[in-house]
Amino acid sequence: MSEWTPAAPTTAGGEPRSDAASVSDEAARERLLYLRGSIDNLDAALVHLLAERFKCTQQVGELKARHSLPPADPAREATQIARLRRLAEDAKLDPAFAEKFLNFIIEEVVRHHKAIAQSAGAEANGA
Ligand SMILES: O=C(O)C(=O)C[C@]1(C(=O)O)C=C[C@@H](O)C=C1
Repeated sequence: MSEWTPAAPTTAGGEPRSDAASVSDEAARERLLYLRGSIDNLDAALVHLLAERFKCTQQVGELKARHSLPPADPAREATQIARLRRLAEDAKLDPAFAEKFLNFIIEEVVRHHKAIAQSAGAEANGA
């Protein structure tokens, strides 16, 4: 099998690229690397923020299970969604995306709450 080699850089007209074009390609590559470094930092921050949020919701789930409170609270969710949509608009983030993102997280939290309630119930029944 023949090995693939990249074509020599040419302009749109097929002329060999000038040095200026190579320099700007190099600058673009550096910029891309720089931006990806920031994206990696932001993704790490998101993971840490989510981990802290789930630590809190774990405690909420345990509290709810101990006091026989329902796992989901639709009124609280509506307040959170309205608030997050306002924050997203101010931050120039698509509010529909912010709502979808929060719903995605809350869905997972409610799933955890139900599991906690179920295992607390099983324990109370001597399991
Ligand atoms: O505040 C609560 O009651 C929670 O259980 C936390 C939380 C959330 O993740 O923000 C999750 C489920 C509820 O429906 C509402 C909010």
